[in-house]
Amino acid sequence: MLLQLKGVSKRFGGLTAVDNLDLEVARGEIVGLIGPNGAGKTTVFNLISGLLPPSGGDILLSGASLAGKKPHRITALGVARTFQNIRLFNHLTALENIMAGQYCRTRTGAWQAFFRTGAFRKEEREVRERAGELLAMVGLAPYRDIAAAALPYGCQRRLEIARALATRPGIILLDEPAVGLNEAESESLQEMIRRIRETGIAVLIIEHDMNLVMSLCDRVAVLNFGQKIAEGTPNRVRDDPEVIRAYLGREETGLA
Ligand SMILES: Nc1ncnc2c1ncn2[C@@H]1O[C@H](COP(=O)(O)OP(=O)(O)OP(=O)(O)O)[C@@H](O)[C@H]1O
Repeated sequence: MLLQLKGVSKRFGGLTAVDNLDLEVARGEIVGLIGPNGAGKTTVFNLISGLLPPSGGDILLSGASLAGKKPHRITALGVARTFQNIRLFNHLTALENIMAGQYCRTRTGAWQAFFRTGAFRKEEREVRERAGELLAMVGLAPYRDIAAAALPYGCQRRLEIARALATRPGIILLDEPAVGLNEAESESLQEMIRRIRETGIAVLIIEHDMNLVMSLCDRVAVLNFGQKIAEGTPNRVRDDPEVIRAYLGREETGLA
């Protein structure tokens, strides 16, 4: 198994945001993590990517525990992520943003860069080439030299994913990638995520757009108040009475 969460919990003071969660993602699988607002989904991402330490349980990547590892180390081990609110280097071009994503994989150090050694120049060429390939993969080749801040919103979302892919992950965590996209943009995002999976990368995706979840995910896990209340194929989960209750119950109380 590529990613395993075993009895993972996260408490913030008296609040249990994630409660004894078991979750697995296999290589090349697309898994949806859904649930009402405040269910604990983003906290799960923060735990996997090392931004928060779990209060209990363990997270394993290819069988090895990630406990106590810093976020940059977890990225280097093969876990990439995007954020709900886009976090790009605004003044860098699209290409440069992706190049920046690759630095956790480069071999030459700061001194070699300073003296512009042959090894450094060769590596920089490779980084640039690979960044160009990733830009093409997410359909942004025409925007190569445009500053990130000047890109249309939908393109910024794609660029963020491309930058995450630049770290050469085994798994990518996407936090609401379709937020703010129109229908056509959301369609092409789905195609892009399928292409990512075809390269063997696993995808764990938080998404409120149920059409996207239904058509894209192999499997869906549903969180409610930090607990996993259902898991299975999209169709099975959609028809699960407890899932329906979780969503509708919150709607009635104005929490959804
Ligand atoms: N750093 C923190 N300190 C204290 N409480 C937090 C922290 N992060 C999250 N929480 C709380 O934990 C709970 C779960 O939040 P989380 O953001 O993980 O939910 P979510 O399912 O991602 O929601 P949404 O769909 O709105 O993004 C919420 O009650 C939230 O207020």
